Amino acid sequence: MIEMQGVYKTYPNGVTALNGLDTHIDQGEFVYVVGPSGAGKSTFIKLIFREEKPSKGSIFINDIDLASMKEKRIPKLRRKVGVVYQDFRLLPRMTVYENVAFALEVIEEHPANIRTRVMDVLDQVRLKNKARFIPDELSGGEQQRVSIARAIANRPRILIADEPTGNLDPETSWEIMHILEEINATGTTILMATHNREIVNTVKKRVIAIEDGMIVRDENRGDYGYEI
Ligand SMILES: Nc1ncnc2c1ncn2[C@@H]1O[C@H](COP(=O)(O)OP(=O)(O)OP(=O)(O)O)[C@@H](O)[C@H]1O
Repeated sequence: MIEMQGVYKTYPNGVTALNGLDTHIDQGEFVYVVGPSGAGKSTFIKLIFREEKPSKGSIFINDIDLASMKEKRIPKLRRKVGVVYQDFRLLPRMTVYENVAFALEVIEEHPANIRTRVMDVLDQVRLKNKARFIPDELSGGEQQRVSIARAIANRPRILIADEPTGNLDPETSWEIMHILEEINATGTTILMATHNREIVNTVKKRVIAIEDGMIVRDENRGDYGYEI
């Protein structure tokens, strides 16, 4: 569950990115976050894994109060929230296997469990056969699948994807979308900020539209609703 009440975010340079946001997202929902460039989508998403703090307002992830949470509890929160970025952000000198294993090593997963879990998630994103490759040897879509495997390796309750198909061609974008839907089908909440009109209008889900730091539309099975 994600709950936001009266959330404002003003950056140190004076730009107000969020301007009084209220929303409630249940466990297991799939939500598209849409809106023009600069509307506040990434800021909204960053608040959920505490990459940014709200200037005002309350944010709860299940029973965790993010506004008052101590810095030392951030790692615990991030075990519940996986993140996927437009530009993949893989470690270039590590293999596919190592990139995913690393995510489990940093949270001190028992070494005996790591191998099985890494191979399971690589299987889930259909990349078991490329475990020994390095990112440069993969296509963009494959790199994004590795970054998804890394994000779900520790079974987060929420998966955040900030324009996950932004660097990919239409066919590859669809592959990524199908994988996200499969992850959602296992009960993981998915929040996907996107400019991909075709996907939003074809695979109907809840749509939250943000403009000027405010939610201007929130519809179940909504449309993309913008020209670009
Ligand atoms: N770290 C920051 N410091 C100052 N201003 C920022 C920072 N990050 C974002 N902003 C500003 O906040 C506003 C909202 O930005 P945000 O990245 O949340 O928009 P967005 O909807 O994700 O845009 P896009 O679709 O282009 O990714 C913009 O005016 C942006 O310039």
